Amino acid sequence: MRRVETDGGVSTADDAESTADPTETDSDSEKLVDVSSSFTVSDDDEGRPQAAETAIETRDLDVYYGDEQALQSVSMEIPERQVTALIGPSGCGKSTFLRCLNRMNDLIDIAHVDGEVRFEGKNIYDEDVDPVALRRRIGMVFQQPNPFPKSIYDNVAFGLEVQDEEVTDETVRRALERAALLEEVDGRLDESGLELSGGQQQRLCIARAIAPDPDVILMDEPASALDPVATSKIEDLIADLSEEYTVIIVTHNMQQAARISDKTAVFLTGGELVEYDDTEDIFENPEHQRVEDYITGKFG
Ligand SMILES: Nc1ncnc2c1ncn2[C@@H]1O[C@H](COP(=O)(O)OP(=O)(O)OP(=O)(O)O)[C@@H](O)[C@H]1O
Repeated sequence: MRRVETDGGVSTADDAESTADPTETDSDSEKLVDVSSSFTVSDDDEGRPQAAETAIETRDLDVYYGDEQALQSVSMEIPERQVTALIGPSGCGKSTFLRCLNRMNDLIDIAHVDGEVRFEGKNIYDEDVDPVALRRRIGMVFQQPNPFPKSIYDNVAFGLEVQDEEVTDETVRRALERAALLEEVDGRLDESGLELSGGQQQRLCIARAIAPDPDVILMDEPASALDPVATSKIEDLIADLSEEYTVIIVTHNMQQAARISDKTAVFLTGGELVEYDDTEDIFENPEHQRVEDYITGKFG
């Protein structure tokens, strides 16, 4: 059984769009979650795996930028500790949806969200939810690797510091190890993060994001700026991470979605979630003609 701690957390690993402002207090963090909640994934009496618990559920989610509607009544249940891919043509609302899940859209003045995003039995858009505390539990990794101009060690330490968590060599090394980077950088943790390759930089950003041990990691096209070898390493890493974390990933790359995800959500133009199912079913036997057309490259 995995007990969900109320003070676990994550940085968004993005200074420009920082969701983990160190100047904001965490005094409201206990308001964020139902402390009695816990998630269990177990076998039933006959040893069959039970369906995964839901990590995040959206209900009738609408998003507007000014008068423009970017998401239309999106309802979906995202399973815990699996990889869920969000795919669809450019401008269909994938990133908008992802940003709703840890209230990053709050940072966009003209964005307006209706509906609910439920995390641990609570609507994260309720007035008493502290978005900074929320983002400690639901972290984010962005398209462009964005390490700070600091040492490898300090980049990871930052992920802990902004969450008011203790920085120790052990926690930093553990995060680097979980991000499959430690072996490559051991012995030179005092070197600049900017001197790493693109793929290593992205794994450093992932280490920074997971250092405070979040529950959910949101990834917005994390490999799109990387070469095939680096992409493959990130894909392997995502598979490993999903044993411990719920991973939700936006990708333009359908083969990537097919390779790494358990569930796939297909958004089509206008911010409509057209189909959401097991990845195998989406790619091999989609219900909707529009989805089949998209998957087979007839449009998008
Ligand atoms: N900050 C913003 N201000 C105004 N409109 C926005 C903003 N961000 C997104 N939009 C609009 O919302 C719609 C959905 O955009 P979004 O970026 O979520 O789509 P996407 O599927 O992630 O696209 P892409 O694959 O090209 O990144 C688009 O019409 C886009 O122009």
